[in-house]
Amino acid sequence: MTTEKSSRFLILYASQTGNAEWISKNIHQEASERGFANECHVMEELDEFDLSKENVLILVTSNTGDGDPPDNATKFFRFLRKIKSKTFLSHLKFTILGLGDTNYTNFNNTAKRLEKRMIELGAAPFYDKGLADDAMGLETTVDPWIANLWPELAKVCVQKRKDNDFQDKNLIESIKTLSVNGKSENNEKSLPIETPNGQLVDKKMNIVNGTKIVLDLSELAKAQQLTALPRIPTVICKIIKSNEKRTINSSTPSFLMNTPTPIVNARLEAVRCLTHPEALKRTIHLELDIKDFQEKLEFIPGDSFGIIAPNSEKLSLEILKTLGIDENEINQEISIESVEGTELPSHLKNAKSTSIKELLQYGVDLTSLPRKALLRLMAEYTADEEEKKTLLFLCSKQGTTQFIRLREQVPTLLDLLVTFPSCKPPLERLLDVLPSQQPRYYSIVNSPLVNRDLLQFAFNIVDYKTPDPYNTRKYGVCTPWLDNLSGYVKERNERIPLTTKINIPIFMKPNPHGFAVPADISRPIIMIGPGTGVAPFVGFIQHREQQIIVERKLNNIEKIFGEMWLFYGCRDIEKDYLYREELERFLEHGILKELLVAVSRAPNAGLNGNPKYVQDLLRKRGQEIYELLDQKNAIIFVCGDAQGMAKSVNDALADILVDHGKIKKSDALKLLVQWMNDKRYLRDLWS
Ligand SMILES: Cc1cc2nc3c(=O)[nH]c(=O)nc-3n(C[C@H](O)[C@H](O)[C@H](O)COP(=O)(O)O)c2cc1C
Repeated sequence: MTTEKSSRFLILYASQTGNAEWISKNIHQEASERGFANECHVMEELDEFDLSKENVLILVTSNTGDGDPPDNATKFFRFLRKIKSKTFLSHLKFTILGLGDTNYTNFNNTAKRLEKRMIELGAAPFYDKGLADDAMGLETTVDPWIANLWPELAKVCVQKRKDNDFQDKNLIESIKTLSVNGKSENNEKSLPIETPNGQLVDKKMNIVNGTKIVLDLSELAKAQQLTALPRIPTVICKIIKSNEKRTINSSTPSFLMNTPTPIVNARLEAVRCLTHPEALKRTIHLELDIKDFQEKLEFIPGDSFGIIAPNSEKLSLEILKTLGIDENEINQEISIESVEGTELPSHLKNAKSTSIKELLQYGVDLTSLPRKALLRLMAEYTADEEEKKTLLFLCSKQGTTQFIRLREQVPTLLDLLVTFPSCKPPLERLLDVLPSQQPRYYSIVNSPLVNRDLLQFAFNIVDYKTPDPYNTRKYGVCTPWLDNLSGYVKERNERIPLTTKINIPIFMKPNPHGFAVPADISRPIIMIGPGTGVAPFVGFIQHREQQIIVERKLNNIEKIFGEMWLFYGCRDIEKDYLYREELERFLEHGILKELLVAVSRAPNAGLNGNPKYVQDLLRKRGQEIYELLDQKNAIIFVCGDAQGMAKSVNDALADILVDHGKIKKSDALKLLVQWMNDKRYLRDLWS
């Protein structure tokens, strides 16, 4: 009954990199158009809402770290945790949309935890939660979840207009424009990306600096109608020009993403290549001079730091050229404002006194997988009917497979623009949909007990080919930039001091989970870190070595230090064994009790019981690992790839508990979760 319905609802979101923010604001906008009174806030703005006065709540949250809430959810989680009354939210109906990634073991952990807590506090779900997967494309779950939300919402919330009255003009127009029926007036014209047999038919492929996207449009030719198109993104951003020319001479842009700690410009001090020239991946070790910022940049091994890296200048300029933006305009001072009644995306709120070039390099992400909303927006500014149709097809239900194909090719914004050459969206409109540029995080390699003036870190240069049959070369954003700044060193193990003054904008990100050398020195430490995952452990071992030296100086030789075991993995022992000299020295000096190395491309790896990966080594030493865990209260640390390694290591640990602790596998897996909560099994993962 209408009288029992709530007069409005509230949306709360928590977002680390902008997706949940984007989706929430879209729900807010569409709900308003559908006649639902509603407000939308980020969870941390506790002063902006009052749950005791709300009756209907929509929660949207992503994850960071190892299934952790985004930073801007922390206060809200704390708030919910402190509530004692089990009926505190019994007046509230809610639903939840989680944005996660199945590459991580703790898939959508935050949404699951939040749902559990809401129910514990008496709130009742009015619509099943949605758990979207970035690995598959968020839209696959998010779009139908939102489409089905409206009728459920109408049952609990007053809707001032009937849903039938709500007509998505954009959607209807698109269908009209299309009326595809297999025939098109432009049938004669060659499609830029038509690939009937998976081969490119357009010979003019070599467009400078952009790669045409390969697609099969046979489904489009068959389609009668295109359905489930996203709405045309709301007009939000306005570029306000001032006539002043800006000269950008510092490495810190004038506006920046919100960072958890202050940004400083650290000087690039030295570079060292950690891999052989023939290694499959090149790994670089860099050192930053931070002695002028020691107060701001306190750290311990296990912490990481963020680098503010720009998009490639060449890519940014090429995009501006493709959009037809005059070269004289790109360094002019501009500010970004929102059109009346809208709110700027949070990453553009401080974009004042900047320039178009700076905005493209530092403000927006030009290389991450495109959202359907971008394609939908591009379609609106595409003159050529065939290209427009293709863009609409790609974001429709009928184009799902080709949208996945498009994402497999990891297109940049430039690739999209060269694939659809008649598409000329105004830059302002692109700002409405492009995600924010993200800082890149790296684990600190060194212990401050050895050197407080330096910050050392290691990374693989991101340079790869997209899968068959595309085989297009792709580069990362930050690592090629750092590689360029440090002179593309290729010879292994030579520390090269850098004399040119190069500043890198950085900020600290202390590890929030106690991923650090334990205060209790007697606890054994089991470290598992293949590849660059070894980085924080070099710092752990250095730290321990210094602790031992200090204790010896104080003549506390009787102090018992827990054993340190390191499980390391590489492909080829001669080519990519990172920090080999250091690690072998630690072993020789007895700081490391065991240094176990799995060499995955060794001729006998994986044969006759020979280990191939770290998880095989763990199983092989299962009895001893079990004893360390069972009798000596050892702590396990895992660092590296979330996708394959962390899952396999978790499985190996569970098997060890089964084999040596004589418990069931399901109980072993539960015990590992318990250890994670108790912080005796800590992971620092990336995908
Ligand atoms: C560093 C990092 C860690 C992540 N950890 C998890 C995780 O543990 N579980 C999960 O389901 N998703 C995880 N994700 C995936 C995010 O939840 C997903 O990409 C989401 O779309 C991000 O939304 P946002 O932009 O609103 O933060 C992680 C993503 C990143 C970048």
